[in-house]
Amino acid sequence: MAEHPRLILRNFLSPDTCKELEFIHKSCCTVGYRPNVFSTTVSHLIATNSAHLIMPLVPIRERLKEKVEEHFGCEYELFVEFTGLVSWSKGASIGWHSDDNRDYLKQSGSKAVCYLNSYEVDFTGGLFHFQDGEPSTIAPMAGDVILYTADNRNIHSVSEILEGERTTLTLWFSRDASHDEDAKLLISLSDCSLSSSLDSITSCVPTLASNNMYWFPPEEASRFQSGFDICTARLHVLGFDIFPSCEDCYLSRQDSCHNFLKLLKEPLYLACGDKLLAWEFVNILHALQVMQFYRWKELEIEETAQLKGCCINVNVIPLSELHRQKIDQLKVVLLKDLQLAVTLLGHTSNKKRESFDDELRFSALVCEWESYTLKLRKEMAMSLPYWTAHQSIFSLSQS
Ligand SMILES: O=C(O)CCC(=O)C(=O)O
Ligand SMILES: [Fe+2]
Repeated sequence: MAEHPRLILRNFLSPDTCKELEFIHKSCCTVGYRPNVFSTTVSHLIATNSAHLIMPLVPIRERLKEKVEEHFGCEYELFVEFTGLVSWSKGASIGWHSDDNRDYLKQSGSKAVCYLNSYEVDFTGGLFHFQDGEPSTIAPMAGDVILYTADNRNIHSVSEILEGERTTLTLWFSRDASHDEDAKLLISLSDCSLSSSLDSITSCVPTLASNNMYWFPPEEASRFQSGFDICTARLHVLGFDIFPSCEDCYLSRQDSCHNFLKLLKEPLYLACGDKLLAWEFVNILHALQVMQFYRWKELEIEETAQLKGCCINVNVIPLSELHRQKIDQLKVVLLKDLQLAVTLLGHTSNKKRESFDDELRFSALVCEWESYTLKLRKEMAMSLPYWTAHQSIFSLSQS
């Protein structure tokens, strides 16, 4: 082990936790740090009014840090330097490298990679290889974790993703207190007004980042000649298209893409198949988060819909010709390269919804999403004073 300090933990995360983290990533991700990579950093969650979504990560970070300290014999010495959800799509890969050779993470001492989905189920390719020592190859399986030191005793590579989207939760640990991400995160957290209107769901709706981090590929984010908007694309592969809610938002084809992108910050409706859900979302991230939540909780929501009555009123109406035209027009602009979007984000394990015409099911979905969100928001508001006092982000229930 001294020669190649590393550890593999099987089933460290439960299948449901993996699904929850995938839900967070697929609702919030932006373009990532390498080609065909998408990422959701904790600071991005805080910056987009989704700070409460870090709550599910908190106990995992803690358990992982303990494991790394225990295994590498450095109890109470490590700080979390970076926490992020990352997915690699078709074409992404990385050759032999150690994780300490990056300018932006010089101090990184060790790393944990938690796999949130599985090789040959959700993606093909994407095998992890260590250059020396055992095990030499790891096929990612949902729930498994690899821990390794970031130095040249653990030179590794990831083979090219051939199909699908390979998703991980990645943590970097450092011995250097000045690289502790908690201190920085707590500053951003203190800036957001969490405690106000704890019961109001509108205060928990995500907001879009001000600069466009949602256009893929990032090189095209100022010109929009090719590529796609990630949020529109993720909704599309789930079977939903967007329809702007304000009548004046009818833009002509000559309008610039910037105008279309502004629309994503405005209220909108979703269409599925030949139906329009007559329920207004606050913006595209709100719509995406609710629909990704549905993917995660689909079975439970089916049951709840039958048991409980509605808490909101929603009509599902047939799409008119005018609706259809507006939807198609937006699609032409926001999904310039539809095929690329489907290839990168729409693996067959993400089955596309053909219709959504059950009003009861939709209202059950909105209720469940709201209560999940408010629960996390309350937990967060309760934890924050303790975090601030200790200058550390930790799980109250475990301590
Ligand atoms: O996702 C993995 O398995 C490891 C990725 C990696 O090596 C890196 O991002 O440096
Ligand atoms: Fe690496």
